[in-house]
Amino acid sequence: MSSKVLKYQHASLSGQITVPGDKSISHRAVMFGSLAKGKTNITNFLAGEDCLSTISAFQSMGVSIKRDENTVWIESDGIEGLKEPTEPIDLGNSGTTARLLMGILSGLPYHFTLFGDESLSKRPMDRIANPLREMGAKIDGRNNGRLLPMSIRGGNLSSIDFKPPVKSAQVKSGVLLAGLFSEGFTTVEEETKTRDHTENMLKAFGAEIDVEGTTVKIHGKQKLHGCDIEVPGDISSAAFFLVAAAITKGSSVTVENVGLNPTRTGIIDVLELMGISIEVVEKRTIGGEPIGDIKVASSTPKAAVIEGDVIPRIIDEIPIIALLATQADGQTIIRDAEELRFKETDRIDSVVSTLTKLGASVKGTKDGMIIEGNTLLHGAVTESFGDHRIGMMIAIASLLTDEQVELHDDECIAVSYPTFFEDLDKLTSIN
Ligand SMILES: O=C(O)C1=C[C@@H](OP(=O)(O)O)[C@@H](O)[C@H](O)C1
Ligand SMILES: C=C(OP(=O)(O)O)C(=O)O
Repeated sequence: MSSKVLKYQHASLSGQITVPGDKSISHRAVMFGSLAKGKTNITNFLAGEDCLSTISAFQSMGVSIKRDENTVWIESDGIEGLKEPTEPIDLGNSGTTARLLMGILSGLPYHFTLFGDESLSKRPMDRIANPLREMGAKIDGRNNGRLLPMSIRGGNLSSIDFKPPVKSAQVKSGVLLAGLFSEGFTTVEEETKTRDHTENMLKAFGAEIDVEGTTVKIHGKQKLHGCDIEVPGDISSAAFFLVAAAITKGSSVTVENVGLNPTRTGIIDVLELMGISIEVVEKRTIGGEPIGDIKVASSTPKAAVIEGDVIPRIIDEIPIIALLATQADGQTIIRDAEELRFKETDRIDSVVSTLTKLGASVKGTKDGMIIEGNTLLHGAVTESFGDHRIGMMIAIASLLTDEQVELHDDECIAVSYPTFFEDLDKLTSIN
């Protein structure tokens, strides 16, 4: 396990960067390109470890996928061309690969074994396995069929009308993808709209899919056709630098070509709510997804109550928002975010223990946190707990103290942002 001494003591950030491609969109582009007949070219693909797990899963089913840095070329014979893998499929650390792939594999008349790393092996899979079982897939696994490793025997699915018991785009997407293999129509009715990249991208691949409010309806037995996908910059990665610029003196940062899909832009709403100086310039639409530039400058953050429908729109940004809250002018409360307990770590516990170690005053609640503002952070020996977003939060926290911050297990950052430290060095002018 590698460690890093963070050397950013009170640095300010300035300049422009582009962040790597969106993780959610990169996963889906590989999956749908593999299901589609013909050629799919993906540009600005995120070469993070999670998305590489998705690529190797489809390669193990015989799909031709070639990659050069951030471009991916897929050539597929479509669903009929997929083969039964000879080996178990390694999902690595990726919840998105696990849940969406389970939906796809449930539609195929083969047997699959799936496993993941230590973190993924603890994350709940019953949320997706249960509706897929209802559709006819035979799924079993550890802990009464709830946890990886799991086995799937797919084929002969029937459609369902499903109301997810959790607010999860992964669950919605897994069921919609299984619906693609079923007879008739499958509907997913969400309580709160979650990220809709599956719906948008399936349309780009030629599928008929109806969206009305928070209900999505997919027509079964459709064929997808290969297409070109340009992946927008990942707003969840950009969030680390947007917050970094807001909380360090004399900073001004522009992140260019960021995805601005409204189901993902909760971070912009929260930064505005907390009084951060932010400017968003929308530029164009690529593959049904709006993109633009976001500029943030040093600000005096205001405390806020963050709850309700915004939570699914900031779910991966909450660790860095918690750090922002330690610098606000009062107490910030985050509620309705129990889903944080089911991520790479229990992100309520890992954020609370890490920020506490760094000198902040934070209390975990059942579904969120209470964070005191105006805190002076200090040095500490910290660890990511193998969670990329905790690792990046610690790196940004180290900008706020002159003392030494040591980060153990920094490598996991490559799950979603392999060039994170290069970009941080560029913005702080440390080479
Ligand atoms: O669909 C997706 O691409 C994702 C959905 C979210 O997970 P949940 O669906 O579990 O909320 C998010 O946390 C994850 O990083 C990516
Ligand atoms: C939760 C995350 O990803 P996943 O669920 O795909 O592992 C994340 O990237 O923060």
